Amino acid sequence: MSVAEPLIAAHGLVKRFGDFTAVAGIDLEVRAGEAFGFLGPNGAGKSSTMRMIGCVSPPTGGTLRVLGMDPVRAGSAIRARLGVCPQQDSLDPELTVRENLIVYARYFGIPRKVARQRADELIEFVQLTERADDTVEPLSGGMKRRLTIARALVNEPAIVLLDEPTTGLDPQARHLVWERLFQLKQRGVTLVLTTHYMDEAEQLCDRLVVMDGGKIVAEGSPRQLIERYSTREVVELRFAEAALDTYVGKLEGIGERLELLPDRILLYAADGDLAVAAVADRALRPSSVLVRRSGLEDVFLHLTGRTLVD
Ligand SMILES: Nc1ncnc2c1ncn2[C@@H]1O[C@H](COP(=O)(O)OP(=O)(O)OP(=O)(O)O)[C@@H](O)[C@H]1O
Repeated sequence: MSVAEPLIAAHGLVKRFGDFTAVAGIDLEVRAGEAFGFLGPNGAGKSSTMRMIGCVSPPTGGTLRVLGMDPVRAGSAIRARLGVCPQQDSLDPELTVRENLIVYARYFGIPRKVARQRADELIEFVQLTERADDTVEPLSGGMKRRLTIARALVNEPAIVLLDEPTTGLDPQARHLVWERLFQLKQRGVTLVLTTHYMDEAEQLCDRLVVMDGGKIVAEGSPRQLIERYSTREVVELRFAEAALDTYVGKLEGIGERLELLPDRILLYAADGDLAVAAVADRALRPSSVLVRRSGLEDVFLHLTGRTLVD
């Protein structure tokens, strides 16, 4: 594999389950040292793509190269160099934190002495030193997720695949996971993750693809996507007096674009305060007004007409 070759390259990649197409011909490249994200709602095809990259689900069509190899022919050679953090935790609840790592390391044929040392380093890295000799069962969801991340690092992988690394965690636990992933990124580890959280994608990903219905609908850095598909600011308006849709016509021409959601209207404008002044000039009286910066949620809404998280 040459230095310039991407670590992961997919062209026209397809995954079908019977008549159902979960991944409908996607192209992507992930380069060494990148944190690359798949952002999309449930059912978008993110996990199906990750499973193909992880060599546990063969592609139905197109081409896929991982670390310069073909996942169908060289699955075990690729898997030896991948770290996988699956959506559902698959830790052994009866073993201790340390034992989980050592047993996993042994699958990779790592000598016991090296495995022990690496386990201790990784336990420290994910801040579980105090729980190293406790069984996994009673650990919190966030601790289990951090241990799963540690486990994914046991074989010193070239790429770490993380399927929804913080789904189901409370905000504090999510931040701890983000912190550790950010550190990995700084160490130059290539991260590939799926998420349906925009804040996660914005925090962690250098580059991402937005997926919907098995297709990639946009690709770029979070900043590029926001610049390309949204305005700098957004005004969120709520009205108490009449049905929201009656305001749509009255707001016409303010800002660049408008989205009608069930509970609010979003006005897209370069300058939110100017848009708010224009709303006031038309004698409209919103019950609440919020001016904020555009985010990936706005990108997704623009591209698909839907919100990412219902
Ligand atoms: N083994 C399977 N057999 C049949 N259909 C499947 C199978 N695996 C996934 N699908 C379907 O493929 C579609 C894409 O699923 P996938 O899990 O890839 O989506 P996702 O974007 O990862 O969503 P989630 O966040 O729910 O994991 C879904 O409609 C799902 O029901």
